[in-house]
Amino acid sequence: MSAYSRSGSLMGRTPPSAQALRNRQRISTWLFAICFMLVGMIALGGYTRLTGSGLSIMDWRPITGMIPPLSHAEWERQFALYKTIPQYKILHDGFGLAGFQQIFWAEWTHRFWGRLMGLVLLVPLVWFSVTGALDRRLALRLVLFFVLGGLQGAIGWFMVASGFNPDSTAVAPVRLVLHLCCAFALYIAILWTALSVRTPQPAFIPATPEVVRVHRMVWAICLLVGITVIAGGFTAGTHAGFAYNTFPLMDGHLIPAGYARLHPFWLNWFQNIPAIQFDHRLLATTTVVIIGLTIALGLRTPQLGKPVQGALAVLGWLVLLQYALGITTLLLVVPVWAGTVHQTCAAIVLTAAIITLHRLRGVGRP
Ligand code: HEM
Repeated sequence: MSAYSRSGSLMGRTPPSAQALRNRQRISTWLFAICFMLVGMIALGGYTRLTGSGLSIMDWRPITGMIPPLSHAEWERQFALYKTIPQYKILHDGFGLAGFQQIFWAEWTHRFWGRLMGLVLLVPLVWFSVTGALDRRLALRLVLFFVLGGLQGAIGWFMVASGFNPDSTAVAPVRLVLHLCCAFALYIAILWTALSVRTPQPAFIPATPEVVRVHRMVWAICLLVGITVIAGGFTAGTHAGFAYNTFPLMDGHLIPAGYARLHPFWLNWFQNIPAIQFDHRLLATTTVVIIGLTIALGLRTPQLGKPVQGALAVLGWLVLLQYALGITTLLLVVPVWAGTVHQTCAAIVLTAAIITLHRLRGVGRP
């Protein structure tokens, strides 16, 4: 019996067999484990970026790159390669082999974790398919996730390669944002699939005007969190967190002077540090306010049921924590620990928003 099908006893009206229930449990647990690993990957990515380690491995060998240098000669070869790029001369000149090894291990662990995730996806996928626990549709979807995971590795390399350009000490912000967005998009897709395998039948929620309004607001929250994450990517990518380290004012103004310095105007959102940082603050504040309003409405709407109200409450606490972490990161001028935790917590806030949305699938669906 397959664990995830639109027809048949699992998703239909007849009760699923005990074996089908067991399969559903095993498959969703496996997919949740991958989600957990993905959050770990986002944290490792943040640490790698914030410690300036991302450019330390200068070749792209998807399979053999799993083996780190095993001899002194190989370490020297890798270090000699690194010495040729501008980042070494501008940021790390003279930090020696021990310093190089430190940044190398951060980047190596990030890449190794990605490969490990590929295996954790592929091996059970083959096993569950061969034993008939997975139906074709779900198997194909998971194969697609595997391919997209590989593509994310290639995008990572595309991002890293931009850091080798003359005079550059970091990767191109647009490529960093692309890498971050793809990681979050893949994460959302796997999380949604895991949740749907675990609870294929949404609980019915009557479509009263209040319920419909909350549903729309939760959609808006997911979108807003996503856009705030993108703005966070530009804040990180342009090192905007190292300027204007005060809150709520920026250099004594609510809206920083020089917000619209560049022409055409839209260029400011991607290249102008005061505008980038201000936009991130504004989007984060809007997100908090909308979540607050949704909670206020949601708690007065008993038809939503306890699971949705509970998810909304958790989302509220998490976004407050994330907001506080953002301010801490800014006021302390981006220490590695704060930047890493802030980036990781963004994934956790998004998780809570997606879980809330998933629990609302039954609106108007008896
Ligand atoms: C809903 C709330 C928020 C979300 C979802 C969010 C999300 C993010 C994300 C995902 C990043 C990192 C992107 C990357 O590494 O590529 C980031 C960076 C940053 N955020 Fe936020 N943020 C929020 C609130 C805030 C607030 C309120 C502040 C401060 C006022 C803030 C300040 C920063 C700073 C300074 C960085 C750059 C840190 C670095 O260079 O690593 N954030 N944000």
